[in-house]
Amino acid sequence: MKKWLIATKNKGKAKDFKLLFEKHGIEVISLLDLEEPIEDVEETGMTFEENATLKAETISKKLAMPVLADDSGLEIDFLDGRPGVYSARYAGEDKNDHNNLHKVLTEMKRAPDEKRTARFVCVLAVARPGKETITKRGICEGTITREPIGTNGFGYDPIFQPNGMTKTMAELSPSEKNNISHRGNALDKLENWVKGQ
Ligand SMILES: O=P(O)(O)OP(=O)(O)OP(=O)(O)OC[C@H]1O[C@@H](n2cnc3c(O)ncnc32)[C@H](O)[C@@H]1O
Ligand SMILES: [Mg+2]
Repeated sequence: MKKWLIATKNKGKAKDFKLLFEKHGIEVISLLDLEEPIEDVEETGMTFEENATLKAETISKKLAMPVLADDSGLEIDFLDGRPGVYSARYAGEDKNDHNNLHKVLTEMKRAPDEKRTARFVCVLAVARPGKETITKRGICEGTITREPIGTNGFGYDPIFQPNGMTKTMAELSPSEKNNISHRGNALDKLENWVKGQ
């Protein structure tokens, strides 16, 4: 079976990718599966594209192999697009999902129902030694709930209700999430490239 390295240390993302790549007959490993620990890549970019490229190219150069990276986050209109590229560390450097989503809920307390629109964004970058890096962006539109609901998924899933659904992302099964998610959507746009692998 073909194997792809995903330059992430996020267990939730790694799980999403495992399932997403299964149907292409590709096995996925993440930085968490490597024997030699790899230093975190500093995410100094101002955009998801910059950060995804930074992660993919740094790890690809280090290991001299093709690498896919994911930079993603939640953009909330009422908060002028925050937490955006700062989604992982919104409530502090320890990247705590629970604290992050509660910070968002507190900031959204005064937001009326019609002003709770938001979107998940995912940018995938494929870096290969000696070749130009490819990036693709996927989005999933929805609204922010008033309390966390559901236990599946990770990050902000319990407070995000995708448009056209009565459930939060954390109430969906892993494959239901992948069918509509920003990550699934970004990977669809890479499909032709994936098929050529
Ligand atoms: O950089 P890597 O190692 O991949 O892991 P990370 O968690 O730091 O990942 P990002 O820098 O891309 O930050 C993305 C954050 O956005 C949130 N997020 C991204 N995709 C999500 C999803 O599918 N469901 C819920 N939250 C998500 C979640 O809090 C992530 O920590
Ligand atoms: Mg990160």
